[in-house]
Amino acid sequence: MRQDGAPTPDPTPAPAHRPVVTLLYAPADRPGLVAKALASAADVVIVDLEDAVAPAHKQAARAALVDLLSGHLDRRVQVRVNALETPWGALDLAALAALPAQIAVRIPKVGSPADLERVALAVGDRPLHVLLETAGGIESAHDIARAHPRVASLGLGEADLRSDLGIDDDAALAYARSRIVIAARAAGLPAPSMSVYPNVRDDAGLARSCAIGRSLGFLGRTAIHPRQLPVIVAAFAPTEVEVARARLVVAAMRDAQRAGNGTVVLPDGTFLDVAMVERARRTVALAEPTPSPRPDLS
Ligand SMILES: CC(C)(COP(=O)(O)OP(=O)(O)OC[C@H]1O[C@@H](n2cnc3c(N)ncnc32)[C@H](O)[C@@H]1OP(=O)(O)O)[C@@H](O)C(=O)NCCC(=O)NCCSC(=O)C[C@H](O)C(=O)O
Ligand SMILES: [Mg+2]
Repeated sequence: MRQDGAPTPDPTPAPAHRPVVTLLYAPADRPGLVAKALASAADVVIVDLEDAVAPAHKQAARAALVDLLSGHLDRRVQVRVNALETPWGALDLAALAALPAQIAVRIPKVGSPADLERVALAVGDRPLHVLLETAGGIESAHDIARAHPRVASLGLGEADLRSDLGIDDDAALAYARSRIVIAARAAGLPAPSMSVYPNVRDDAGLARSCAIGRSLGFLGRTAIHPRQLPVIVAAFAPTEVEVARARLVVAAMRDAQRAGNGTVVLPDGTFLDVAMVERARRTVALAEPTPSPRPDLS
């Protein structure tokens, strides 16, 4: 309670929406897959113009965007364009102009802040979702994350990074994974989603890989097949015990602050401060039912 009698404002307001946990790719040259992705339970649909579309289909895929996406303004959608260095990148960016403003752009193979700036200039006010998939991109992760105010997320492209570095072993990705997580959080961005898991039949392997990513600070994952979605949701869902504990933490801090205290000690002796409450809030938000869509946050 403040001295004027008004309740103490909560210093860590709850997030306004459920965090993004699942993102499903569908190639823009396969309208059936895009329609199914839009009808799926994925939090975000990524319509791909890049590596899932063969060069011979690039033009048709780009031309199909408006039809594919009309009538889906209730969905969070990103369009992954080709890199500007390719013959298709500039044409893809120009095609975005015909799409509603809340449709975001996913930018592959960003290697430097300058790469990002060039795309940002071409796409108006759209949110920018940045993929780092090269050694240069990983090294510049922090500068790229802060290069433009419309950067909405960082992501790692592990297939391209493996190719760039000539590595197969998952353990060799640990540095890049952690670097992305830290760069994103240091820039005030959400925890990144993991890269795709390439085997669409290996649910157990996907679950194990998600557990590693979760332990490194990732939240959620991009998918290439709808059957991967429930595996990802389960892997990143907090347990009932974690949710109950998080609710207790949030309530304890709220009560402490109403009583004019900035810190509190739980009955089991755990000392709480604001940072711990913020983490508890994120856990509670993950457990809550999906709210109304927020296409502006795509
Ligand atoms: C991988 C696929 C080509 C497999 O397709 P298909 O053989 O048709 O799969 P199934 O027969 O098992 O499909 C079963 C049903 O599910 C639907 N389906 C399949 N995939 C999708 C999807 N992505 N979205 C929506 N619906 C989907 C099928 O239509 C079947 O439906 P039904 O007939 O009604 O039963 C295919 O899954 C695919 O193309 N996936 C997307 C690939 C993609 O976009 N890749 C690009 C992103 S990954 C990347 O780029 C790597 C990254 O950049 C990096 O560097 O790491
Ligand atoms: Mg890639």
